[in-house]
Amino acid sequence: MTSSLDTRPSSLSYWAVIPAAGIGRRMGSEIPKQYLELRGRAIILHTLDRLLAHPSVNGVVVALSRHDGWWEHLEPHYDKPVTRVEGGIERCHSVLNALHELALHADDADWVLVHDAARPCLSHSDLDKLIQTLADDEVGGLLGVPVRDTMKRAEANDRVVDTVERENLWHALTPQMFRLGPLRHALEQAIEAEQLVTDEASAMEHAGYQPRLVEGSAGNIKITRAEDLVLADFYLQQQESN
Ligand SMILES: Nc1ccn([C@@H]2O[C@H](COP(=O)(O)OP(=O)(O)OP(=O)(O)O)[C@@H](O)[C@H]2O)c(=O)n1
Ligand SMILES: C[C@](O)(CO)[C@H](O)COP(=O)(O)O
Repeated sequence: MTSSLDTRPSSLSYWAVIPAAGIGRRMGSEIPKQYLELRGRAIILHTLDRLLAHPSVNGVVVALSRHDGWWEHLEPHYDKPVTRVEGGIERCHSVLNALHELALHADDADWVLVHDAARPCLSHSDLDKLIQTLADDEVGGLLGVPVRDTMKRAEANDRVVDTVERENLWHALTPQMFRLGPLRHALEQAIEAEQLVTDEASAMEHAGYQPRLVEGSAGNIKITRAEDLVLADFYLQQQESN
């Protein structure tokens, strides 16, 4: 099905990690959302296409559910190594499992780009901007989009309790790009502290780092609910026609 990551790179490399072990509960579809098709191709393959198309990315580790019965029917063909690992209960566990696999073959100083399988609309320009901007950064960082709307915090009864200052408030996207060693240790520490972080930057922040935000396109949406499919199809169509 896939080759393993059997080559230790001679120079610093970039590896992709794709957390794809979710069940897509909020999507409410009969199959996990990463296997729904957009423009005739499974969402997860659109995502892999984008990461593996970048010349700096050496290979990818995909974290899949133990119960995943769809991957083997995709038979993706790439000229770069695609390795499968078992995902975990939460996204952070899936990512950490992928990092442990990567650590068998890559250097601690190598860059890792963690990108949601559910974000197929990542543009090449955004991925390249992230890689170029952070290539010499001491910490790493993530794609993000500054908040445009006024933000409210509510109580459980949906009553507003606060208006959140939106100055310097960003939406965190993916890829999130950090060096393998520090990210693996930060995630291990976060999980050990029962901080089940929802993104890699949170783990790095808990470890005392300040990740850098790199502005990306708002079109890099995470397909979460059914209505997101129409928007994602539009963005993919726009990319095809460019
Ligand atoms: N235990 C988990 C949970 C999520 N993910 C992945 O993390 C990404 C972002 O998570 P989300 O959008 O929340 O996906 P799901 O968890 O599948 O969605 P839901 O919360 O609606 O079930 C997705 O590509 C998902 O497959 C994962 O690898 N392992
Ligand atoms: C990583 C992420 O996509 C950044 O916005 C987000 O945190 C994933 O959260 P989810 O609850 O797993 O969708």
